[in-house]
Amino acid sequence: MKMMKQLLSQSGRTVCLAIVLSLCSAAAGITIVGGVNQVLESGISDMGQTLLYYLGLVALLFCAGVWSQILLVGLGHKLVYRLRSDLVKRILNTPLVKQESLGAPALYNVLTRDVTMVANAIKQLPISLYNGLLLIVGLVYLAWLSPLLFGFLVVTAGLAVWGDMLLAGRIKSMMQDVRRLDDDLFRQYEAVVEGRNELGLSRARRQFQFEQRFEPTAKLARDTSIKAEVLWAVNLNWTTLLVFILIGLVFAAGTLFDSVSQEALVGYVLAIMFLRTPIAMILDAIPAVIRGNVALSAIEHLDLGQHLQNVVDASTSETKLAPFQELTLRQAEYHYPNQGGESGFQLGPIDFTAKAGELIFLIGGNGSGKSTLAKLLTGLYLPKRGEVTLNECLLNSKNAEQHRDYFGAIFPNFFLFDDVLDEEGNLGNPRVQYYLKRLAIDNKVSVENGRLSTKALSQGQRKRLALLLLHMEDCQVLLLDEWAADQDPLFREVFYREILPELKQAGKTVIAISHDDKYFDAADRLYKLDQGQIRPYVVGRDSLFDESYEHVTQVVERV
Ligand SMILES: Nc1ncnc2c1ncn2[C@@H]1O[C@H](COP(=O)(O)OP(=O)(O)OP(=O)(O)O)[C@@H](O)[C@H]1O
Repeated sequence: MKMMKQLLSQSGRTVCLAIVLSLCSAAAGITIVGGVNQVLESGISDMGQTLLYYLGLVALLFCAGVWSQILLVGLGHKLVYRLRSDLVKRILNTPLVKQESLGAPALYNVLTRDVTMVANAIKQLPISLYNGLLLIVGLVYLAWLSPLLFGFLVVTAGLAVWGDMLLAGRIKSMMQDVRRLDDDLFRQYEAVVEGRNELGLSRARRQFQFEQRFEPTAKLARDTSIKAEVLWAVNLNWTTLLVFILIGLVFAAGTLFDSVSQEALVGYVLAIMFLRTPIAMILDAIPAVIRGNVALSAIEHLDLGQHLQNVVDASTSETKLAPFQELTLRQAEYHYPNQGGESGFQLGPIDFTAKAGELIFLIGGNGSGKSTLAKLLTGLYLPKRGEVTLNECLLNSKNAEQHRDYFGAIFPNFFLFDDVLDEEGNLGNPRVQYYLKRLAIDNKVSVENGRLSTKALSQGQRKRLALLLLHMEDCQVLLLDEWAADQDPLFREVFYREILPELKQAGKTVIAISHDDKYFDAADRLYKLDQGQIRPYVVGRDSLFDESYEHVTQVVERV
C-alpha cells in the first residue's frame, strides 16, 4: 500500500475535488429520497417550486457524479501508468545479479499479472468511492431521522461488517496462496514456450511437463480461486438478504418503540432500499480490491532496485566518455551465493590488464568462469573483493553505469533488439547497409527507418546481426563471448582473420572468449581460466586441458 499511498499523495488535489463532487452528488441523492419521504407524509404545497427544486437536485446529482467519475477514471489510469513505468524503471535499475536471482518468470509475473490485478482494483476506485460516500451520507441522514433506529441499525450492520471483514481476511490469505502458485505457473509457461522444440519431440517429457508439473499447480490455483470467490458470492447474497432483515427489524423496532414516528419508519425503508445498490456494489468490488492488494504487496516485496527518476544516470549521460586506455583487475574476486547446500562458484583472485587497441582471447573449459569474468570486466557484476579500475577509476556501485558505457557485449544468451542505433543512441545509422553486406546478411535482412526487417534468422545470422548492432553503437571495448561458436567455417575465418583485425585497426579493444584454438595466433594475448583462476596462456607451451579434464585428455590421446 506504501506505493499506492505515495502515488495517491501526488494527486492529492484531484482526489479531494473528486471526494467533494461525490459528496455533493450523494447528498443530492439522499435529499431527493428525504424529499420523497416528506411528500408522502405531507403532500405538495407548491408544485412549481417543488418541481424546480427536484430538477435542480437531479441535475446536481448527475453533473457532480459524472464530473467526479471523470476525475477518478483519469486518476485511475494515471496511477496504472505510473505503476507500470515505475516498475519498468525499477527493473532497469536493478543490478544484473539480483535480476538473475529473481529469474525471468517472477519478473514477467509481476509485469503482466500483478499490474493487471492492480489495474482492475484501481478501476473499482471511482465507483467504490462514490458509493462509499453515498453510504456515509445515507447513514448521516438515517441518524438524523431517528437516532434510536440508527443505534439499532448500527449494531446489526456492525455485526455484518465484522463478519465481512473476517471473511475478507480469509479470502486474502487464499488469494496470497493463488499468487504464490502463479509464480510457479509462470515457470511452467516458460518451460512450455522456451522448451517448444524439446517438448515437440519428446512425448514422455510433454506428458510429464503437462501432467506432473503444470496441471497440479493449475488445478490447485483453480480450486483455491473458486473457494475464495464462492465464499464471497455467498456472502454477497447473505448481505443482500441482510438488507431485508434490516427492514424487518426496523419495522419491529418501530412498533416496539412509540417514540419512532411513522415518517421515520417510511424514511428508513426508503433509504435502506436506496442504499441497497451502493452496498452491493461496494461488496462486489471487494474481491478485486483484495486481489489488487495482494498483487501490490507482491510488487513491493520483489527485491528490485530503487526507482530512479531516469533510466540513465543524468549526471553522466551528457558527458562524453574519455578515450579508453586501460582496464585493470587487481586481486579481484567474485563469488555466486551458495545454493541448496552447494557452495557457489568462486572466481579469482584475478590480476588482469587490457590496454587500448588490444585483442585478447579468454579461453578455458566449460564452467571455468569465462562468462563470469566477462560480467566482472564489463561492470555488470561488482567485485566482492579486490579492485576493478578503468582508466585508473575504481569501479563501484555509484560509477558502474559510466564504467559499463565503455563496453558492448554479446553473451551466449544475447537478446537481438529490433532497432539500429547510432553512437549517440539515435535511431538509424547510415553505415548499416555496408556492414549488412560485410557480414553477408544483406540478402536476408534490410533496415527500414532504423528497424530490422526481420529477426526470423538462423542462430549464426542472428549473432552477425547482434555484432552489427553493437558495432553501430561504436563502443570502445567489445566483449564477445563465444561469438564464433555458431558461425560456419568460412565465416569463422572471416571473423578471426578479417573482422577482428579490422576492429583492432579501428582502435577498438576486443576481449573475445573463444574455443577456436586454430585461431589463437590472431590474439595479442591469451589468458586461460581454470576453475576460477586465470593465467597467461602461451600457444605451443601450455596445455589446453585442465587437470579436471584428465579423462578427456586420455580420450584425446587415444584418438
Ligand atoms: N547466475 C549464476 N548463479 C550461480 N552460479 C552461476 C551463475 N552463472 C554461472 N554460475 C556458475 O559459475 C560457474 C562458471 O560459470 P561461467 O558461465 O562463468 O563459465 P564459462 O567458463 O563461461 O562456461 P562455458 O564455457 O560453459 O560458457 C559455473 O560453475 C556455474 O555453475
